[in-house]
Amino acid sequence: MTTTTAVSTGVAVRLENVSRRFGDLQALDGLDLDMSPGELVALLGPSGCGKTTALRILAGLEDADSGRILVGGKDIANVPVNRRDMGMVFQAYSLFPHLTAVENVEFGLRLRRQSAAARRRRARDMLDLVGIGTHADHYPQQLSGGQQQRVALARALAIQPQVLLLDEPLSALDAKVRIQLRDEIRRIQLEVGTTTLFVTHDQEEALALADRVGVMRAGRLEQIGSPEDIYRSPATGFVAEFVGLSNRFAGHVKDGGVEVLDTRLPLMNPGAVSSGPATALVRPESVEVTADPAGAGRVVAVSFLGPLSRVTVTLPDDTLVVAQVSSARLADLPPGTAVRVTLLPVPVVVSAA
Ligand SMILES: Nc1ncnc2c1ncn2[C@@H]1O[C@H](COP(=O)(O)OP(=O)(O)OP(=O)(O)O)[C@@H](O)[C@H]1O
Repeated sequence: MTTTTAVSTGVAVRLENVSRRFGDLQALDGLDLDMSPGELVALLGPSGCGKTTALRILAGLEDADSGRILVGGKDIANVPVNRRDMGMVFQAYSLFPHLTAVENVEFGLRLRRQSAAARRRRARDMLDLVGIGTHADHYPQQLSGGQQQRVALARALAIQPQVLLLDEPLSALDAKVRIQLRDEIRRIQLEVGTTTLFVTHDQEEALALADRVGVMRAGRLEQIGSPEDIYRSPATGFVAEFVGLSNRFAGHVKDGGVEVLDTRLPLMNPGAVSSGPATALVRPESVEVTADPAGAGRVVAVSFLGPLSRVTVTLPDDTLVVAQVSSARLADLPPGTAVRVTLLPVPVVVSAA
């Protein structure tokens, strides 16, 4: 989806060289992260890379061993959780079962000195904002998972937090609701303009939602950038493989390029391998397959995915190559077809073979 961003300049949140160890395990290892006011940053990475720990340290639910956490320029190390002014939504629905939707939202407002009527009004406004105003008097067990997460979001936003923290808030929902709510979260976040950290292991979710995606590996940021940067210009092999699908080809690096399948491709990360054998990571959309009786490849599988589909081809050395093709061309490429495989001369990421 297309989004307009409400990000302004300056730093709203800064994690500076933050480390945290659990026993022998270094969960965070000198993590640095800056977030601009109004920005939505998604932390993306494999299980165990430290995403949740980073979020919990920012929330004050976990202490850092070292490093600094600044919100609005102030070090918040000694500020307890309930005074950090952060709204949180977690994966598991965390609503009170004995309170209605509107009472759940009001609950977070109790600590604020407001009249009961003002609290009720604000809670109802928040439920309207998240599109569930008509369910204000329902109890959690009368609501679907997606509706419960909307209430949790309304509750997190009701206090007008400085920072919104979302930890896998969509992962318990089924695919269709997940996409709907994902788009809604972005709409609402742009509307309220709250600086937001969104933790997920789902790359599509991160790319679709975020102003910037931070890819984490082993307790630090491997790369942070716009969704397009992360996808089109991955800084390392890890990012290229973790975000999106890549073909792995044996190639040879020489004079600042890599030779793959008789094509010379420019390098995205020229420093990674100076010369010699290397693995080149090539996106399916950079692979072209053409039916050709003299071609060395054979189509082995076809996956219809809507307007664009995937065709898997095997080469004589048993390399499997996945290409993205327009679905209109599938009729010419049934399994068994002999094909020629060519690569578009776009920059690729290489790693040592
Ligand atoms: N309280 C704890 N005690 C011991 N180990 C912990 C604790 N919290 C986290 N860890 C470990 O620290 C590492 C980082 O955990 P964290 O939950 O931050 O990862 P994550 O990237 O969010 O992963 P996931 O997507 O699986 O939640 C993991 O190996 C985890 O087992």
